[in-house]
Amino acid sequence: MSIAANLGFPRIGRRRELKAALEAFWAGQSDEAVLLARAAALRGGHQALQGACGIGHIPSHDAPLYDHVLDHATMLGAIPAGYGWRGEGPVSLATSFALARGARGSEPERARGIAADAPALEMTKWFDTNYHYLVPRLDADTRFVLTENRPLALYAEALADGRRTRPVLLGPVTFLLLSKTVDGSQALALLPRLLPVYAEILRGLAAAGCAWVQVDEPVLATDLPPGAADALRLAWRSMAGAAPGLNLLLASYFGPLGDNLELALSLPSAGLHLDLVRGAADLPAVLAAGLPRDRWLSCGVVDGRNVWRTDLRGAFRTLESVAQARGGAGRLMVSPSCSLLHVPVDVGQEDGLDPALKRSLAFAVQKLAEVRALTLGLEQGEGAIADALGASDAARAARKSDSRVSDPAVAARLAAVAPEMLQRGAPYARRATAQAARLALPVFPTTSIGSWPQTAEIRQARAAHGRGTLDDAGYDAFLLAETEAAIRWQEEAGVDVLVHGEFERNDMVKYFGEQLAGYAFTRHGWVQSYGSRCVAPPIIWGDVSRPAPMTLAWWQRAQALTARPVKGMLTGPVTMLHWSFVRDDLPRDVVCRQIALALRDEVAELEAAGCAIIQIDEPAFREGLPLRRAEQTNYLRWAVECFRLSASAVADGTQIHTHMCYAEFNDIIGAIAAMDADAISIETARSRMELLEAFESFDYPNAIGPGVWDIHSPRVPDSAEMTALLRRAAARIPAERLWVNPDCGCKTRGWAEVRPAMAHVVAAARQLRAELV
Ligand SMILES: CN1c2c(nc(N)[nH]c2=O)NC[C@@H]1CNc1ccc(C(=O)N[C@@H](CCC(=O)N[C@@H](CCC(=O)N[C@@H](CCC(=O)O)C(=O)O)C(=O)O)C(=O)O)cc1
Ligand SMILES: N[C@@H](CCS)C(=O)O
Ligand SMILES: [Zn+2]
Repeated sequence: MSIAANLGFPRIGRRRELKAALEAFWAGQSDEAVLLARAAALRGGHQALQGACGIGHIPSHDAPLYDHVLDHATMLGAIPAGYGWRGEGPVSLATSFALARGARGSEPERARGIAADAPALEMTKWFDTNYHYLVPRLDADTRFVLTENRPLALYAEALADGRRTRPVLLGPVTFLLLSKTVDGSQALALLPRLLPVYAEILRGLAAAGCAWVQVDEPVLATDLPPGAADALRLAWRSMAGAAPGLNLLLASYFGPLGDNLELALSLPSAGLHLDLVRGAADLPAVLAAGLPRDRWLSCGVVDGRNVWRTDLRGAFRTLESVAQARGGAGRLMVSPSCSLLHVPVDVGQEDGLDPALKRSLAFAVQKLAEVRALTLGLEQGEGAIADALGASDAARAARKSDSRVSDPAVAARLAAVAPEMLQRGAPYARRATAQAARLALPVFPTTSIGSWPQTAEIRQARAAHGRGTLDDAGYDAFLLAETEAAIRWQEEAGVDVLVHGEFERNDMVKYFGEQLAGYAFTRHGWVQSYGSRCVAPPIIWGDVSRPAPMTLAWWQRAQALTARPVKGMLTGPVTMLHWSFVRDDLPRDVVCRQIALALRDEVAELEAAGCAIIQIDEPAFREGLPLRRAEQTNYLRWAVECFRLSASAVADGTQIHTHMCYAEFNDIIGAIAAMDADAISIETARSRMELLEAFESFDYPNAIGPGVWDIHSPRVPDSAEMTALLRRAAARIPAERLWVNPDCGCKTRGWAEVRPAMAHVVAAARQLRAELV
């Protein structure tokens, strides 16, 4: 028998229902009971939908309110002091949301004993995706306790609805490796304390009649740190022994198991899930190793990370080869390569897409239909799915022959890229002299990262413009008024290098995608980024070029309002690539070079218009780093080249900035230096400048703006706190190469926070200037 299975469904809802429910609750417009009921209805609906798609193994415990890693931390009692949890029993929503978002000092929080200044847990990228998880905070004394068997409760909830689901658990070793210890102790050393809690969860599920549990250990797709292999052996022996009747599916994804394959095969699981899209290289070895017939093999042949329709015939051939090697289709599961969290819900609701493109796409619902068709083919033979295979072939052929996909002019430009196009005219020191003469900035110059608050008013105006109820002139006048007010306010606040505020942008990637040829965008293609925040990645489906200037007019209008320099503001090629759904018929580096050439033209035009400082944001530069060290050098080489291709057309006296947030810099500091931006602003406030260590020990040669204000929190630090951070920075980096700025853009903050915080940023810079003389 073969089974159609899913590893996880998008949680946010086809119309972002979960976002609406959460934000209404946080705004005090609904209560806990309403929030929980809306979330339950949504996950029930999603499970019913998966059932209707023909999925046999439907996941449960895959739809957290905020984040699945946070849910595991609270379920396992890994909750730091100060968040109002008393050491036993279920964890309140107030505690969970304080961990997720930081305490607000609200009445319900005070009533539960949550400290008014309890900060949010650190947030970081989930492997190489644009999804952010909350980092559990542990120390050598952490004791785990099962606060509530939530997988069991959710299994029972679905059962009451007539569905037998497959609960999903984050594996104990991956959980520990994703956590952070605050005392420098080894998280893996906590495993013996953690395993009894996992055993309790599994026993509870077995007693309830649950047949399968999916245990995710995606660390198996990475270079394992010392001790991890032994930890995995210990953990899986313990889990398999805890509830012998329960089938555990070991799931890894996002890349091949590679040198961890033997280890994965040796772990005692009833089944093994393989990502056969990114990890197709594993397949021959798995088949040669002869996974015992009594174990299930879950074949992740449908891409859970991209939106293209599956080459159904190719996937079917792969499945047939697996079935043949195993002597039949028995004990095979067909599934997406990973959770569908990373794709939108349903392409069916996209009414604005080009019809030919739409036929080439598959979002979550369509992907599950593909899984179902492939399973049917395995069960009943190719003839049973002839129509589906034919439709897939036709869609592929149509995409291949679509004359709009290839642009010979783009190919010709790319072929003509010469090494000198990747090189600034003079080395940094000479450029710095020319720029100092041109800009005449004070020491410790102040600036911001680009965006000012995207208020409800701005989003509403944009929505009204989209609906046609606000005409072009009205929308334009509104944006200009916002920009002018922001310029006046920055002048009054005493900021040295101004930004126009990015009011006209819906998103830093989508905004550019909408203006570039080769890109398409969706109406409802939302993907969760963190908590209730979503992004709608544009889709790169053809060769990319720039039909017209993209940012020039807004920069010109802003600069015309002030004598101070206004930064040009662009999203860099590497980030444009990573935060888009990328075509799968060209290598990613080629697509990135196309984007870089388009941006190069924009940079040149900004410069020609008199722009003296151009910022090219690359917050996703680190995120794109391959999970395996062996592949990183090649990625960093072309990523650096693409940035330089976009940035190098300017004269020595024009200053190029870049910006990165959410980054661990240690392993990419050489590449950051090779990007050769004149200045880089980075997120350092949360780590209290610890992240500067990489720049100091590398002797980073160019200028740096270490963030002095953590814009991810509503808390406004006073200027003394920022001054203290700046002093720490000045102890590491020479004063003449330091800028003063927040951690990142302020689009998610309100003006009530931004105005005082920026005043404190300016005051801190002035204090440091005074201390210098
Ligand atoms: C810097 N970050 C970004 C990442 N990825 C990106 N692609 N972009 C980023 O900026 N990854 C890492 C981080 C993640 N951080 C964030 C921060 C904030 C958000 C966020 O606020 N997202 C918004 C949606 C943003 C957007 O596209 N807005 C559009 C559409 C607004 C909208 O929802 N309109 C409604 C109608 C509204 C009305 O009628 O009033 C609709 O279309 O239905 C816009 O402004 O026009 C969010 O809402 O979650 C994301 C990642
Ligand atoms: N310029 C962008 C960068 C965000 S990473 C902003 O300020 O929002
Ligand atoms: Zn940023």
